[in-house]
Amino acid sequence: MSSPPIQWYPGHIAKAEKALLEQLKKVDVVLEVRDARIPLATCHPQIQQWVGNKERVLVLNRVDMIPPQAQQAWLEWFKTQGTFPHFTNANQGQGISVLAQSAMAAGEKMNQRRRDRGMLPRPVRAVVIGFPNVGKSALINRLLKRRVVDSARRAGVTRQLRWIRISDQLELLDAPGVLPSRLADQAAAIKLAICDDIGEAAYDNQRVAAALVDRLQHIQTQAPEMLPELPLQARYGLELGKLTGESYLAQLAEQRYQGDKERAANQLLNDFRKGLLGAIPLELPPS
Ligand SMILES: Nc1nc2c(ncn2[C@@H]2O[C@H](COP(=O)(O)OP(=O)(O)OP(=O)(O)O)[C@@H](O)[C@H]2O)c(=O)[nH]1
Repeated sequence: MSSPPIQWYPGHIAKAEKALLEQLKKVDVVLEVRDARIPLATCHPQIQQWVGNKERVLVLNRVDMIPPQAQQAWLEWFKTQGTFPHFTNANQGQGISVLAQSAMAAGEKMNQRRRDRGMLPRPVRAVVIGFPNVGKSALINRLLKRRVVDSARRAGVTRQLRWIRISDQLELLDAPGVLPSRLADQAAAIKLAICDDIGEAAYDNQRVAAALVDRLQHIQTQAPEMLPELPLQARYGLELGKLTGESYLAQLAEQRYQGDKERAANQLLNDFRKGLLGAIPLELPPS
């Protein structure tokens, strides 16, 4: 039997979980950031348990990387689940002021509870959490309207935790919390790998690139209106047709890279991750 597509380096997960729980202990409000291309795969199965009864504000970032009709479909689906998702583009700043207001309102709720218990109100403390690379640092910088966190900085650099004031009622931890890997779910892990939201993990690029093409094939069949027209034709001159991911990759390698499937895989993944194939959702709301 072949090995599972995604494997993690031992030790990292326990460390990430410990660091996250330390941060969560210090806050009242949690801004949970997911990748709008994969809102389900970027949900950690233990999040509910970790957040407990703190206020949670849901953010679907990278909204520029999905089409408006997918955004609408997710908005409606999340509402049926009793959650209001905030759609943001942390690069350009869209959706940030509404998000800041929601975070403050969540803080206000928390202070109301304090007053009800006869306690004095105090600035409410919040943290931004999410999987690697979903845009947490970019979002913090936007919320604070200045650059306090290095976007795409090197992971693993430990620093003193600092609180930064967003308003009289709300303070934000300047370092985001990183969710540990989703171990048990390989299907989710492959989507995280496709989107590069997986942090340090070992995987086979060709398998992950083939899985990307298989996802496109699946969405093309289920909901073609959610994809750009002929998403691969425009860039590679080779359309998806009815090809499986594996055979698409082999043909692309043959046509453009002298049969080098690794190069074809890297090209596909890089193009997708940079948005060069267009706005493409890899998940759609369950029906
Ligand atoms: N297109 C697009 N790119 C974004 C968006 N938000 C962040 N990015 C880019 O995505 C990359 C990762 O963003 P970061 O803010 O470093 O993500 P992070 O979650 O803090 O990443 P880690 O430090 O790895 O945990 C950067 O190159 C950002 O410029 C967005 O809304 N749209």
